[in-house]
Order: sequence, then C-alpha cells, then structure tokens
Amino acid sequence: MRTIELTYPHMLVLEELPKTVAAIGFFDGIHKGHQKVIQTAVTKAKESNMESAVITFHPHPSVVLKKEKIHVQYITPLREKQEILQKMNVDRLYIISFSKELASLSPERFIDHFIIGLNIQHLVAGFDFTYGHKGEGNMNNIESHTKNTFDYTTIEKVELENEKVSSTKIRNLLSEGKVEKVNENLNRPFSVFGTVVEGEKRGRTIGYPTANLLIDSDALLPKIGVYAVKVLYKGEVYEGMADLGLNPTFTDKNTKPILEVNIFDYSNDLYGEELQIEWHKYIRDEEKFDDVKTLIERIALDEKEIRDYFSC
Ligand SMILES: Cc1cc2nc3c(=O)[nH]c(=O)nc-3n(C[C@H](O)[C@H](O)[C@H](O)COP(=O)(O)O)c2cc1C
Ligand SMILES: Nc1ncnc2c1ncn2[C@@H]1O[C@H](COP(=O)(O)OP(=O)(O)O)[C@@H](O)[C@H]1O
Repeated sequence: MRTIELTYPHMLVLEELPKTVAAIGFFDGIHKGHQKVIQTAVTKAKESNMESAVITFHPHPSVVLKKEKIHVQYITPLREKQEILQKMNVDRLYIISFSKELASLSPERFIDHFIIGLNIQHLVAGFDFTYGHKGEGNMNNIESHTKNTFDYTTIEKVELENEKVSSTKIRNLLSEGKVEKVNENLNRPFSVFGTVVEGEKRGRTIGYPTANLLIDSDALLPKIGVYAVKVLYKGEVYEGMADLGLNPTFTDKNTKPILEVNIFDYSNDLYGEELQIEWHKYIRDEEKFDDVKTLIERIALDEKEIRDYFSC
C-alpha cells in the first residue's frame, strides 16, 4: 500500500493517477461500519480492474477548528490505520492534512480537487459522511457536485444489538473498560503498540515481572484496571495480564496511568523492544492493598482467572 499525504492548496498531476475506486471518511477505529465502506471500495476496484484507495483526514478536524488547544487520542492512530488498511488490501492511502484552509473549501471545490482531481471513478462513503465548508456536502446532495465524472455508493448504517456502530460508542465503551464489547464493534481485538521501558524493578521481586510500556500520546487507552491481554512480539502471540494504573499499593505519586504487562511462561529481557498489546477481557479495578503479600495473592488469582479464560 502506498501512503500519500496531501495538503491543500497544492497541485495534483492528473495524468499520473490511475483510475481509482475510493472509500472516504475519517475512519477512527476502522470499526464494522467503516469496514463495510472500505471493503465495498476494494471489491468494486477489483471488479472493474481499478486501484482501490482510502481517502482520510489527519489530524481530527476538532484539533484544527476548536478555539482551545485540544489533544485528540485515536482508537486507531495513523500507524494502526495504515496496518489495518494494508491487511484489507487497499492499494493507496491518501491522507488529507486537515487545515483551516481545507475546512473553508466549498463542497464543490472539495470534490473538484480531491475526488475528480485524484481520478476517482467511484466513491464509497457512509450515509453520514459530510464534506466541504461546515459539512454542507453530503451523500444526498453529492449528485450536484459529481459533474457526471464519477459514480458513488452510500453505505447504510451498520448496527450491533440495535445500536449504530460508531467511533463515539467505542470511545465510551473503552472509558468503561468494556473491551469485549469494543472488540465486537471492531471485529478484531482492540490493540495498542508500546515500547518496553524501565520501571521500578519491583515486579521481579514479587514474582511477577512486568514489561512497562511507553505508549504514544495520541493512542486511546481503556479505563484503569486489570485485563486479560495477548502480546504480539516478533511474530509470536503470548498470553498475559496487564495492569493499567497508578500502582497505589506502592505509591500515591503516580498521576498518569502506566501500562504494565506480565507475559505468561516467558522469561527473556524485553527492554527497548516493541510490543503490540491486544485487550481481551476486563478483570477488575486496580486496588490499593494493605500490604504486598495481599497484592501478590490477588495477582495469583488474576493469573488463574486469565489462564482459564484463554483456555476455554
Ligand atoms: C495482573 C496485575 C495486577 C496488578 N494489580 C495491582 C493492583 O490492584 N494494585 C496495585 O497497586 N498494583 C497492582 N499491580 C502492579 C504492581 O504493583 C506492579 O506490577 C509492581 O509494582 C511492579 O512495578 P515495576 O514493573 O515498575 O517494577 C498489578 C500488576 C499485575 C501484573
Ligand atoms: N514474563 C515476563 N513478563 C514481562 N516482562 C518480563 C518477563 N520476563 C522477563 N521480563 C523482563 O523483565 C522486565 C520487568 O521486570 P520488572 O522487575 O518488573 O522491571 P521493571 O520495573 O523495569 O519493569 C521486563 O521489562 C522484561 O525485560
């Protein structure tokens, strides 16, 4: 998959671009609904011997448009998006860098520049996709902007248990720790990447060494607590248990949650390595224990519960 970043205003050289079927949207999470939009574009591209593309935006419009500075965290930061789209056999990823200039483009100019300009022959989007100044362009009035140069398909909303699958829903579920529900909405396990850094070197003394992970600040994490996780490392999948929290038994100084993972049946050094953590089940809240012995007893119970969960 080729990734091409686009800024507005800039020149597009039409001749060099192949005829393309594109899916367009912000696609944070690439959840079941997004997957339907993207898969439709990929299938249509194959059927018509064209290239497939995803056209997305970065950063999130609210980062650029809101008056106060906000830091947005994504269900799928750009890198995760890229990996997932690659697996979905998308040929090209166009990332339109979101700016005030872009936000002020009229719907017609937006289509001229980014759809007709990118040689898109067929555009696929969800029913609620909007484009152009104040989102005035949508899938109901797009006909007036196509100039008969491309076709389009609108994907109706995808539901799970009578509720619309949406990025907002997934964000809410993450904040409640409901990772199993999140995974149903995503159609895959929710995951984050992290680099193993040094901690307090306490884990090994209590019989549970934990790889402490430095996570990109733009990645969304679930609510604080203990979770059953899988660890993807160098092409292998390991089972393990994660504590996302403040280690209240040992200190009251931590203000930012730390993600630590104890990998089952593993004993090598991991410092500096990159791990991908898949979240499978919420086990319990992090607690402040009266002493280390009680904490160790509790972690032993967590381990039993998580091993049982993975073995059935
Ligand atoms: C499965 C699991 C559950 C944990 N639960 C708690 C907890 O409830 N409360 C707490 O203070 N620390 C908890 N811990 C975190 C330990 O305090 C932490 O792993 C230990 O302090 C080691 O830190 P270090 O890696 O910086 O050496 C848990 C760790 C694991 C692996
Ligand atoms: N089963 C395991 N799970 C996690 N880390 C392990 C494991 N076995 C060995 N390690 C190594 O031990 C380190 C964790 O030990 P710990 O005493 O908790 O140190 P730290 O406080 O620096 O995290 C990990 O970063 C990793 O390099």
